[in-house]
Amino acid sequence: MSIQFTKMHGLGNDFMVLDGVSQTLPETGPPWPSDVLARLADRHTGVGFDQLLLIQPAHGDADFCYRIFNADGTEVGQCGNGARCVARFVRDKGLFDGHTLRLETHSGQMQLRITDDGLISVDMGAPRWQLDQIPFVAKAEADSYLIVAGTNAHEVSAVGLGNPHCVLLVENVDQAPVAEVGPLLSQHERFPEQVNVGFMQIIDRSHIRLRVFERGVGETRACGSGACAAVVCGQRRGLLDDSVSVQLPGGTLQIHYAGTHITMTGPACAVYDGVLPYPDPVCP
Ligand SMILES: N[C@H](CCC[C@H](N)C(=O)O)C(=O)O
Repeated sequence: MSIQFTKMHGLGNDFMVLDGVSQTLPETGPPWPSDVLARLADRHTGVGFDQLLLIQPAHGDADFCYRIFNADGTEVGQCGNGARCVARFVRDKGLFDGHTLRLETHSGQMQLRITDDGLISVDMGAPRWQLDQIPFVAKAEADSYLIVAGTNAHEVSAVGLGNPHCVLLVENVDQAPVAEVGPLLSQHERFPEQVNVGFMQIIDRSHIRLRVFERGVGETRACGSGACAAVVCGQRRGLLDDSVSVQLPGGTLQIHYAGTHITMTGPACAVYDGVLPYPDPVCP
């Protein structure tokens, strides 16, 4: 018995994609215990990835469901770049030939479409501003909040996209204190489930640059839900228009939000197919 996987990425945010639909996965996992997952995610002891995406048969009226595990082994409810890779995967592997793909995750259902130019457009749903929907601890919902982390106070916006995000404005992303401030905010007590931290530089009303320190991973080369979070937070602060190009270290995503659902459009690439040893996916 062996476990087939595909290594994929969306603008350098990389994934190990496991097909639990056309292959029978062993009882012993996936998903594996978080310490095994973390060794598999490690770029020296395992395959190496930011997130593991496990595709399974849908329970409800979706086409598939997919589970998302961060590099530290924690399971989360949303992954925008990952959703695009799942769409590319099921199309390329012949598991789906329809026009609009419905994917179910722990945080709800999303619809995806493969556009004629090979990009993938994802309906990321509506932003959740209510504090308990993020979740975030504050006296009242606001456009921005002051958070003391370390020896500094930071003005952040906070929003839920099925996973928690906070966004702060910086003059220049190249000099943003991602390594210093990212971990402090990501594990701040006012975010009970921790948070993904976006550092946004506004170029003009339809262009931003963004770096993201991801919960359970660290800084990634791109973050799809982070790009969506940055745009809606910028719009809420009156700084951005409906359609915004988000330039991340790994490339550019197009985000559109005009008050109903957020649409994210971008690429998804398969790198190689591989086989995991069985029954232990990594050396014990
Ligand atoms: N890279 C993903 C985000 C993963 C977020 C994950 N780090 C979390 O803990 O929610 C994306 O493209 O949306």
